[in-house]
Amino acid sequence: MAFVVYGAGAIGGLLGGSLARAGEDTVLIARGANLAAIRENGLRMEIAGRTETVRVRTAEDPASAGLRAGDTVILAMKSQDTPAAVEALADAAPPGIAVVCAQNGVENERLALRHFAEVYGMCVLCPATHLEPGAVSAFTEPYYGVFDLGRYPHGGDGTAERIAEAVTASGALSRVRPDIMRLKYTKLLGNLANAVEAAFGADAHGELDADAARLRRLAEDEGRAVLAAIGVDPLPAEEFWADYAALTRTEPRPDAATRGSTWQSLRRGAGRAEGDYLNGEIALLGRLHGVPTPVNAELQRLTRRLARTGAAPGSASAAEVLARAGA
Ligand SMILES: NC(=O)C1=CN([C@@H]2O[C@H](COP(=O)(O)OP(=O)(O)OC[C@H]3O[C@@H](n4cnc5c(N)ncnc54)[C@H](OP(=O)(O)O)[C@@H]3O)[C@@H](O)[C@H]2O)C=CC1
Ligand SMILES: CC(C)(CO)C(=O)C(=O)O
Repeated sequence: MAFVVYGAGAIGGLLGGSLARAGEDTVLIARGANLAAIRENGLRMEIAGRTETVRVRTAEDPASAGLRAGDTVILAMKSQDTPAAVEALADAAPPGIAVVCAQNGVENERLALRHFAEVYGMCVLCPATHLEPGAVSAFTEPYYGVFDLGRYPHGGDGTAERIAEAVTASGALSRVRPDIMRLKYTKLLGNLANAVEAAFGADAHGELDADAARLRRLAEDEGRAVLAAIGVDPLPAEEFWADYAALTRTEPRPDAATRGSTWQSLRRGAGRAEGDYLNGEIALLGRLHGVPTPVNAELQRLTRRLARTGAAPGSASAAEVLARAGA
């Protein structure tokens, strides 16, 4: 079984580089300046302050990745890029590949399942950055991340066990969790704050100002109301994050101002960000099930606008968003 890691940013770069370093047959699908830098110089990985350069095979799309039946493709692009990526994969892949969604949100698995029978959700607990081509960083020890997975929509199987073993042998921790989507819905509640820290900034300790903290709370409250309406019972937040905190120590980031994945999209001027699949997931489910979600709808709109206009992270006003949401 070969691993094809599709999307070579913070999460895909770390997973692909670490699997290759551990001796797994691995191909990274990358694009643009990132692909050029990895091909020219290798992938620079900094994990908890230690830097190394890993040579890893690359491809510019699924058609040139040499995919074979039995391979595992790990989706590691942001969710807004999944529809196009999965279509390109469907056009190129032989039958019998496994597709793992190493992504936040809960929509990627559905998008993959439309084309592939064997789909796995992966809950990614791995604070990581990718701010320049060819370079990725992670900040935790002894594992560079925790990547539990399970078959979608639920269950475990031998393929999941083999993937978990390989990811664990690469320096992370990965366990098979038959209830993987419960974990991913629980994580989604935390990721509603991605838009908040990206739009309004945080101090050197990651603390939000009072208006931004209120938006974060309101967004999470709406998220909980929506999950109750669809019959999803998230894990208690303290239990979920305490389990993770007990497994890893977080080293300070070299640049203390660096934040989460949506912040990084704005910082890189990526033009698009993941809000439609984080706050936008709550807005969508709220509309389907009659639950008001004005705060998440505003955060979704704001994230789109900031990304589209190339605005700097931290440049929006939380008071204005509270007012627009009527909160
Ligand atoms: N970073 C973090 O700390 C964490 C991230 N996550 C989640 O993990 C997922 C990945 O996030 P992250 O690694 O931060 O994202 P990044 O933006 O760092 O990396 C995604 C990479 O995928 C590339 N990509 C997108 N579409 C394609 C395509 N069709 N072909 C080739 N490459 C493609 C992007 O290229 P380009 O730049 O050209 O668009 C980019 O290099 C997200 O769902 C995120 O929410 C979860 C936990 C922590
Ligand atoms: C939990 C957090 C914020 C870690 O960086 C994350 O999931 C992300 O950046 O998307």
